[in-house]
Formats: sequence, structure tokens, C-alpha cells
Amino acid sequence: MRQNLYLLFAILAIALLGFVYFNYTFSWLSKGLHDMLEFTPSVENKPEVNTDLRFPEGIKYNQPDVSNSRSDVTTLTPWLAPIVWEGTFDLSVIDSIYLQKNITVATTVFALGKYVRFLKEFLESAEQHFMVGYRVHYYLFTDRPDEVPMVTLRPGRQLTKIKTPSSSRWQEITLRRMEMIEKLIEERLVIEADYIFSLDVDTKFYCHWGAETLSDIVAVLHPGYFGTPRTAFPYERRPKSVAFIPPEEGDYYYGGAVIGGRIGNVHKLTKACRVQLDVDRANKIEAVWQEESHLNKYFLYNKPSKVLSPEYLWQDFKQKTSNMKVIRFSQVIKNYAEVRPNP
Ligand SMILES: CC(=O)N[C@H]1[C@@H](OP(=O)(O)OP(=O)(O)OC[C@H]2O[C@@H](n3ccc(=O)[nH]c3=O)[C@H](O)[C@@H]2O)O[C@H](CO)[C@H](O)[C@@H]1O
Ligand SMILES: [Mn+2]
Repeated sequence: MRQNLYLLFAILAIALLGFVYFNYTFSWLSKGLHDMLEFTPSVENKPEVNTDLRFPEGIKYNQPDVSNSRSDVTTLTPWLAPIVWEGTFDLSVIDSIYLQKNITVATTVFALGKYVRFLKEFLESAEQHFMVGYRVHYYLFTDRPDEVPMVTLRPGRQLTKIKTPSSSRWQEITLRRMEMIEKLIEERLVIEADYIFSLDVDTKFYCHWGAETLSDIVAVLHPGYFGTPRTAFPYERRPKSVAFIPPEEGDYYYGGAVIGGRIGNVHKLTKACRVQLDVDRANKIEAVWQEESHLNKYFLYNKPSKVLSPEYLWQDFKQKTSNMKVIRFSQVIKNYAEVRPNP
């Protein structure tokens, strides 16, 4: 009798322990599941790419110079951001640092209306020269998905088409790029990429463009205004527009054809420009160079951490100047009246 009682106690104790354990494990499991479901990556909590400049041991490369490698051009801004020119970087050092990071570079391209015709050369030349060796994901905004040419991409590279409404005004197309990039970052790039470049499509790569261009937030010097006095920059000069810059301010004139950087930084930029564009729209004013004017305003008060020389944005019709050792990326010649939907 007494033995039976002991047995009953033992069974009860085991059952109790089992119950407690099961409950604990279950709540732990369900908490994990709950956390997983709750964790929607956003721009705020995006796990950032490691920005340490880690360098593998045992790599042989040239000793750095102690004098400036380029005496004909400025290679630093007054806030000490590098201006990237041929001869200022050692690609083998750059790649030793960045290849091991296993990064993905999102590249946004807009090709609406007749601008789809620029895609073939753009993509084919990008596959030859742009971020070769790195994972690249093109996000192509277009209203003519059926006219997108088939271009063979290197391994590890992909292209996603994003159906985009047409527009009857070219200004509207360039203006809307900011908000579309802002949304794309929020909806996809927080998960899918580490860096982003936004590039004009009426362009072609002629030479290497690689990881030397990566940084927090990257601007490009417009080839038409390198060396121009700031008073002659085509900034927005009407105070009614938020993009207004007074004549005594300004560092450089940046091109709207290239914007780059880490996802979070470019999100900040596109959001700020979109908000400014909305204010202008409400006040019924359109800046003289659309989003490029707002971009210049943004970069005046939020300085870029790296600046690309005109090697990274040339124009095919321009004669090569002596300080241009290479042309990497250039605007092709286009017949504005023929390709744009309106004058
Ligand atoms: C070299 C440079 O910095 N260029 C800038 C300049 O003129 P651009 O003459 O370079 O402007 P653009 O006609 O190339 O338009 C900019 C981009 O918008 C897209 N697009 C435009 C029209 C159209 O019908 N379909 C279409 O897809 C396309 O991706 C094109 O590359 O000023 C524009 C703003 O006004 C942009 O800031 C451009 O980046
Ligand atoms: Mn262009």
C-alpha cells in the first residue's frame, strides 16, 4: 500500500516536471517564432554592412607614395572626402578589402518611353566594366517591360523589372526617381542589398568602375562644371524653390546621373529630396534642373563622404581633357527632341 503511494507520488512528480518543462520549451519556441514573425527589417533596424577596412594577411602590393600621386587635380574636398581619380587608388588593395565582405550592390535604372533603347548598351557595357566580381542586382523601372533586351549577365548578377506608369513629361520621370528609390529601399533593399547606385540609362561604361566608388554617401562631379566659378553653377536661384542656393554658397556642381552609397544613407537622401520636391510641387514651382537641383541642395548641407571625378560621368560629345586619364562612364549622344515625350 505504502509502496503504491510512493509510486503515485513519483508519477505525479514526473508529470509535473514534464509539464513545466514542456511549457517552458513551448513558450521559448513560440517566443522565437513570435520574434521571427515580428522582425520586419526596416531602414532603422537594417543590419548594416561591416565597414571595417579589414585586410587579409600576406598580400603583396606596392608601398604607398608619400607625395600626391596626382598634382594636376584636387584629390580631396575641403572636408577631406576623397575625390576618386585614376592613379589615386590601388585596385588590388581595394578589392582585398571589399571582396571578402560579400556585398550586394543594388543598381537602379529608369527606362521609360523611348529610353528603353539605351538599355542594351547600358547593360552590356555594365556587365563588362561595372562592379565586376561583385554581386549586382539591377532594378529596372520601365513602362515597356516587353522591350527590355535580353542581356546575358555574369554569374551572381540579376535583373528585376519593375512595371512603372508612363509619363507624358520627361521632367516628371526624373523628378519621380527619388520617391521610387525611397520606396524600393523600404520595400526590398533593406533586405536585399548593402550598397546602391542610381544611374542614368542614356549612358555607357567604357572602362573599369569598381569598389573604389563605395562609401557611405557618394556624389559625382558634373563634367560640364568642373572648374566653373560657383556663381555660374546652374543651381536653383529662385528663393521660392526649396532647392534655392545663394550665389556665395556651393562646393561643386554634382550630376544627377549618379548617386550612390550605403542603403540607409541613400534612403535619407532620397527621402529628404522627395520631401523637398513635394514642398515645391505644393508651391507650384519646379526647380531648374528638377531633382538634380534638390540633390545639389542636399549635398551642400550633407556633404558626400566620397566624390567621383568626371571620369565617372563624362559626356560623349566632350573632348577629353588632359587630366582625364580614363573615361569610365559617359552620357551617350541623344536627340532630345526625338527621345523625350515632350520638349
Ligand atoms: C548628366 C546628368 O547629370 N544628367 C542629369 C540631367 O539631364 P539629362 O539630359 O541627362 O536627363 P535625361 O533625359 O537623361 O533624364 C534622366 C533619366 O531619366 C530617365 N528618363 C528620362 C526621360 C524619359 O523619357 N525616360 C526616362 O527613362 C532615364 O533614366 C534618364 O537617364 O538633368 C536631369 C534632371 O533634369 C537628371 O538629373 C540627369 O541625371
Ligand atoms: Mn541622362
